[in-house]
Amino acid sequence: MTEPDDLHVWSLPMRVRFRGLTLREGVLLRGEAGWGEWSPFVEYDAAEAAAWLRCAREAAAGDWPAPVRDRVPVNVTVPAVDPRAARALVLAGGCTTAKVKVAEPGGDLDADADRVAAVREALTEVAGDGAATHVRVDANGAWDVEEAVDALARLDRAAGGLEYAEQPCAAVEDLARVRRRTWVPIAADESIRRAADPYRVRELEAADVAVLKVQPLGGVRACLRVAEEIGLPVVVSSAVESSVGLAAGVALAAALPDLPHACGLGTATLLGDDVLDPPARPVDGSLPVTLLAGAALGPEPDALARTAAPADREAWWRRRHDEVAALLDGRP
Ligand SMILES: O=C(O)CCC(=O)c1ccccc1C(=O)O
Ligand SMILES: [Mg+2]
Repeated sequence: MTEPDDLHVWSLPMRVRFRGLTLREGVLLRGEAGWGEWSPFVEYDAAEAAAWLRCAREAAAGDWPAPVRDRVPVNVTVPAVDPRAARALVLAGGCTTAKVKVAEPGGDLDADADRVAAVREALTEVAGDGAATHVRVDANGAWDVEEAVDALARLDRAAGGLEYAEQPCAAVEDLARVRRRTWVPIAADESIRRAADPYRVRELEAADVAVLKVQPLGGVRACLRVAEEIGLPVVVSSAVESSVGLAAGVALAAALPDLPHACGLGTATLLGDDVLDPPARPVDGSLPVTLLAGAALGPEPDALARTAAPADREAWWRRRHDEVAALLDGRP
């Protein structure tokens, strides 16, 4: 059983609705070397949440590989908002790469195209004369093959060229089909982090880029193995963690031998508050690897108090933690 002081249940408001969420909750665990984050989405079952717990324990044990770079370039994440709000997010972020959510329930392709066009325009302003900007989109598996081929042609035009499209269809076989029918490069996310076999992506040549999220894949070292095996350029992305959780993603991105694309680790900006002060917010489009030290130290007392979840949610997370920990440790 974890001692009460070694576990902090946090609850943070989202500044912008994302993935249908207006509130994000999670747990910080304290171990030998510092703090680690466990924040599986509330609807995930114990088996799926167990991989996320391995990631938190690895962080708390201080078991991370040495960084090979000082900074990690990140994208600004643009939820399914109107063009004006999208523009404001991009201008505030200072990033020259943006990831735009598309194909959300209730949305339509016209609105997606307008958002993508507004994002490119704003990125060009951020970058200044002649500097490169990149627009990527994420459909979270919403399209079938025909819809994806048509939508990507349209969005590619609206963007003035897409860097890549993340998970246009749900099934890995469909990703492979779309990839053969579009010039837009394809990235696999759910086909890796929620798949029984992540290497189907490689076998089917279904993607050009592998999106890796540290919590669902069981930690930094597990991700390094996937990166090596899958044979694709990697983009490390967040699960909208607090800054302690984002640090695990930064640890992976900092340790990868090659990092040709910006990572999806700029999401602290989507939260209304954070457990670390200062939070892991990008400056000039990147996160410094020095933030790993602050994440290991964990929250200050006032941040612990400010971010603490209400009593009923704290009790819920503690029960969930005990259940998942028992599963992971093979206890009844
Ligand atoms: O990659 C990013 O820019 C932010 C992270 C992100 O999009 C995300 C966050 C939580 C859950 C799913 C996803 C996703 O990539 O689909
Ligand atoms: Mg994604």
